Amino acid sequence: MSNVEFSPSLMTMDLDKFKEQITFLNKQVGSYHIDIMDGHYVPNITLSPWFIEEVRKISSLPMSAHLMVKDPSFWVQQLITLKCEWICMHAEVLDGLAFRLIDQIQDAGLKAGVVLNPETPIEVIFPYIERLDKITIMTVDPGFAGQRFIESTLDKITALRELRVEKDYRYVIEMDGSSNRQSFKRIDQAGPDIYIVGRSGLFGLDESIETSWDMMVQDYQEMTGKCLG
Ligand SMILES: O=C(CO)[C@H](O)[C@H](O)[C@H](O)COP(=O)(O)O
Ligand SMILES: [Co+2]
Repeated sequence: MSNVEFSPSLMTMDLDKFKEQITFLNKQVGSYHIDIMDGHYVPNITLSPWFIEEVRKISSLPMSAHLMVKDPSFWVQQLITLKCEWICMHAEVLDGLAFRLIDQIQDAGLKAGVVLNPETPIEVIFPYIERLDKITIMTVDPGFAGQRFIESTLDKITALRELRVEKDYRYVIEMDGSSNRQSFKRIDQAGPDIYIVGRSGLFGLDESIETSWDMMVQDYQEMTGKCLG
C-alpha cells in the first residue's frame, strides 16, 4: 500500500471544464498546486492569486502556491491575505529574504515551502532547512508543462528523505515536473511524499477527468507495483 499524495497542477487543467474537474477532484486529492509565474523569473505567465479565489468558490481543499517569481515578498503578502495554506518560494531568489519570509508566512499560521531548481543543490537551504514545512524538488526546468524529466534530480529527493530521518526534520518532500507513466517508477524509488501531476500525468490522459484519474491511478499502480491507499 502506498500513501503518496497526488496534487494536480491546475495550470494544466481544462479551463472549459473548470467546475466539472474541480468538483470531481475535490473527492480524490488533498490539495491543489497553483503555479504563479511573473514572466521574469521564468519566461511564462500562468495563474494568479485571483485563480485561488475562483477555486475556493467550489473547493475547501488546501492550496499550495508555487511562486516562480523574481520578487517573492510582493507575492507572499498577497497569498497571506488570501490565507493560501502553503506558500512555496524558489530558493534561488531568497538571498537575504529566507528567514524573514518564512517567519512572515508561519506567523500568519500558514506553511512555508522552498522549491529547488534542477541545478540547485540541497546544501543551499541548509541554513534554514529545519524551519521548512515543505521542500519541492523540480524534476524539470521551471516555467512550462511538457518539459523533459531530469533523472539526476531524484538523488536530491533520496538525500532529503535520509536527512529528515537523521535530523528529525518535519518537512514534506514534493516533486514537480513530468510525473507520469514513464517516470512514476523512478520517482517512487526516490520516495517523495507528494507528486505534482499535470497534463502528461493526469489532465491530458482523456477528455473525461474521471477516466483520466482512473488511468493515472492505473499507471501508478502498474509502474510501481503499489496500490494507492
Ligand atoms: O511548476 C510547474 C511547471 O514549471 C508545474 O507545476 C508542473 O511542473 C507542470 O504542470 C507539469 O506538467 P506536465 O504535463 O507533467 O509536464
Ligand atoms: Co509547479
